[in-house]
Amino acid sequence: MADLHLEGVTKSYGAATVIRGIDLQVPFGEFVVFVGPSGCGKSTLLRMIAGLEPISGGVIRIGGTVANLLEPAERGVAMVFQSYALYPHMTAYKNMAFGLKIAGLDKSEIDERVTRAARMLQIEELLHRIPKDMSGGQRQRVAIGRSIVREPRLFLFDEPLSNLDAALRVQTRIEIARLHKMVDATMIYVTHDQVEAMTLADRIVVLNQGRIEQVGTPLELYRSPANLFVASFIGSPKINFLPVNLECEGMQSVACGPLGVATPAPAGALGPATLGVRPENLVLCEPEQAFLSAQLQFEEHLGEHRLIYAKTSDGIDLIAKEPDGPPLAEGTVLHFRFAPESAHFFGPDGNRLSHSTKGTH
Ligand SMILES: Nc1ncnc2c1ncn2[C@@H]1O[C@H](COP(=O)(O)OP(=O)(O)OP(=O)(O)O)[C@@H](O)[C@H]1O
Repeated sequence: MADLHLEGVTKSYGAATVIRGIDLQVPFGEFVVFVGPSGCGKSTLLRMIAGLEPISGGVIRIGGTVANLLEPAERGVAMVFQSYALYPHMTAYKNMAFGLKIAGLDKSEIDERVTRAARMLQIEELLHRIPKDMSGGQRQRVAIGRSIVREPRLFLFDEPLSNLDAALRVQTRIEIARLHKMVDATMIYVTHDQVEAMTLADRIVVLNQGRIEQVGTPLELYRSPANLFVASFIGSPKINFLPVNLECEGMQSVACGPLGVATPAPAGALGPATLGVRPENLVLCEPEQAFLSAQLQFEEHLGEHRLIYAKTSDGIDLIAKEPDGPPLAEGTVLHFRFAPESAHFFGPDGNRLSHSTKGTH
């Protein structure tokens, strides 16, 4: 049985429906990340699971129990927010112990839990400090510690790293991944950050306008996006899209490029379609091998690789990620190819066309 089970969950604020029928099953111990554009409903969904926001319709089950009407404290969940909201006058130890004291646990049990959580998060040396004497990352770890000591079965994280600087984000992200391996709990995590989603998630849920677009492992979403929305949302820099016409060549469907070179398309698919190629799959080549050409607009040199921004004669903007090299002359016409198996095809309805050579659907 799923540890967290959402069935037809909806939310409306007055006439505005912001969550439109979410079905999701999360087995115990899984790390699930919600991603989606601003305003798609990630936080609202998380707050409904936490019990901080009443649901308008559907069923939420936590550990097999219908939680719709349970108070937050009765759900066995702990929520970690982006603003850590520690008590400023209490030491880290007291901040972590406070909830347990209120719950009436005895002193030795409290001490054991706080010490164990502090060890897990490597904040033992901070336990006597008050929040103003800690860095942002340290405060966030204390806030996470405060939720660990309650030993919840379900952790809910709402962009917990977004107030931290880049280096601390990486460090705290690794802490959270380690924590997930150590504690026996399900984790639901909301983020805007692609790297966090790709590295932390067992499965990613892509939300758009209150609906689920796709649920899958990070690699499933990257390799087989279900539609144009997921293809453009997952992957950075963004995937390139080209309008193509799928034609029949012998027994096969092919997409003919603007230079007359054809690439295999999903069997049986004909007519207008969108071809998607990720920047890392677009390769500079000689003109005679090229599927398309485009004029260089500018380059970004990042040391290990460079990003090439170019525009086709039809005005389509392309991004290619190439190994770094000497700067190219501005306005150069560049020629690109890609491996047939790296191409994604989408039909006029925006949904993925299954590719016979990749066996995806
Ligand atoms: N109390 C409220 N009253 C009315 N509308 C609300 C309320 N809270 C949220 N909304 C609306 O619900 C939608 C979803 O908001 P939510 O905060 O869940 O999005 P989000 O995906 O978490 O966004 P972000 O990534 O910007 O944090 C938005 O359109 C928002 O304006």
